Amino acid sequence: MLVRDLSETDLLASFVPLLPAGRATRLGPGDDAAVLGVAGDLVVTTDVLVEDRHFRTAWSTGEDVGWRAAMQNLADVAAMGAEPTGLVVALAMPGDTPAAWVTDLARGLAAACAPHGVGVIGGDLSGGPAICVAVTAFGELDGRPPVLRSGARVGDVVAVAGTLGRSAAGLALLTAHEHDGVVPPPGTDLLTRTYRRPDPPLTAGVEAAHAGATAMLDVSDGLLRDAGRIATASGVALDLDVGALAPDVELLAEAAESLGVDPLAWVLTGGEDHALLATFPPGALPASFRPVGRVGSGKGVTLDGEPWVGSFGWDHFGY
Ligand SMILES: Nc1ncnc2c1ncn2[C@@H]1O[C@H](COP(=O)(O)OP(=O)(O)OP(=O)(O)O)[C@@H](O)[C@H]1O
Ligand SMILES: Cc1ncc(C[n+]2csc(CCOP(=O)(O)O)c2C)c(N)n1
Ligand SMILES: [Mg+2]
Ligand SMILES: [Mg+2]
Ligand SMILES: [Mg+2]
Repeated sequence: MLVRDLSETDLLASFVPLLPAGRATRLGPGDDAAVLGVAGDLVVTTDVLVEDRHFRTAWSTGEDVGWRAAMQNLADVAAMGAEPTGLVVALAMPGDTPAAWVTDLARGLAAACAPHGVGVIGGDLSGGPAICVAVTAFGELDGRPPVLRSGARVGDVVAVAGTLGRSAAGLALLTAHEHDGVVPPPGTDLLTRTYRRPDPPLTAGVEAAHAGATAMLDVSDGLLRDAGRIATASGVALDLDVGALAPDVELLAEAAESLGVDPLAWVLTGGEDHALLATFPPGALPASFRPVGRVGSGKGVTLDGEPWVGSFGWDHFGY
């Protein structure tokens, strides 16, 4: 059965009952808008996933895409030091999309959101030339100030919660398999799984806020590029310690060898694991974070004091 064999109403009837209610939901899907209970300041973010740009249906199930669409947005909420409460999902797709792909998408959204008490409270459906999943997520700060990109101070420690480079490695393995028949080495399922279903450390965002993080973001475009965003916003320089990234690099070594590439490049420039990158005053690191560098005066990002020559990470349009 394809979506063009169903009416919008039929499709919604198959999709909506699969969505989680959420702890802050006052009114879920079914009316012109949803209602979310909000006690204080509301955190809002949106990110879109586009077929063949962010995922391929040959590599990712509807459930994978639903999971990832939710997680990349929940990670942005967490990166503000907030707790996610709800999201809305706008879905456009061609008529020949299998109806089961859409219900799988709902299952993936639910799997990502339900454990965090996050409701999927509404959305929109449209036909379109490719599958496009746009999520808007909401979160609450519970009286805390948001953790911005602009608060890093000279002398702070740069720290990471979560994984780096695994999604990029997984994508490279899937691409090499599809185009060149390269068989992924055993044990690399973890990497393709991170590409399909990133698992960002969502609760570490609030932990970082409580611990006094001075700046934070989620690494979506690559460690160097996103560290550069903190550096620019804060008017400081970030120096990363390559030795501290060795465990991340080591985990990718076998996959990198099978493809003849440098695993450090995945760690430095691969986004989409949605690790949290934050800065803390010395001694303030919570247990979920590990130190990877220092904040200094100046601008830009260096590695052991040296500039990185090579790609800086993902950009949709340019360099
Ligand atoms: N179309 C837009 N209109 C208004 N603001 C935008 C638009 N696109 C991006 N922004 C804003 O620009 C800032 C950076 O956006 P960006 O999407 O790079 O952040 P991100 O979601 O953390 O990264 P990523 O998209 O790689 O996950 C955000 O504050 C975002 O709201
Ligand atoms: C099929 C396929 N090709 C390439 C990529 C790589 N990719 C796409 S967007 C992005 C950065 C974050 O984007 P955004 O800023 O839109 O969240 C990256 C690393 C992928 N995931 N899937
Ligand atoms: Mg974005
Ligand atoms: Mg972000
Ligand atoms: Mg994002």
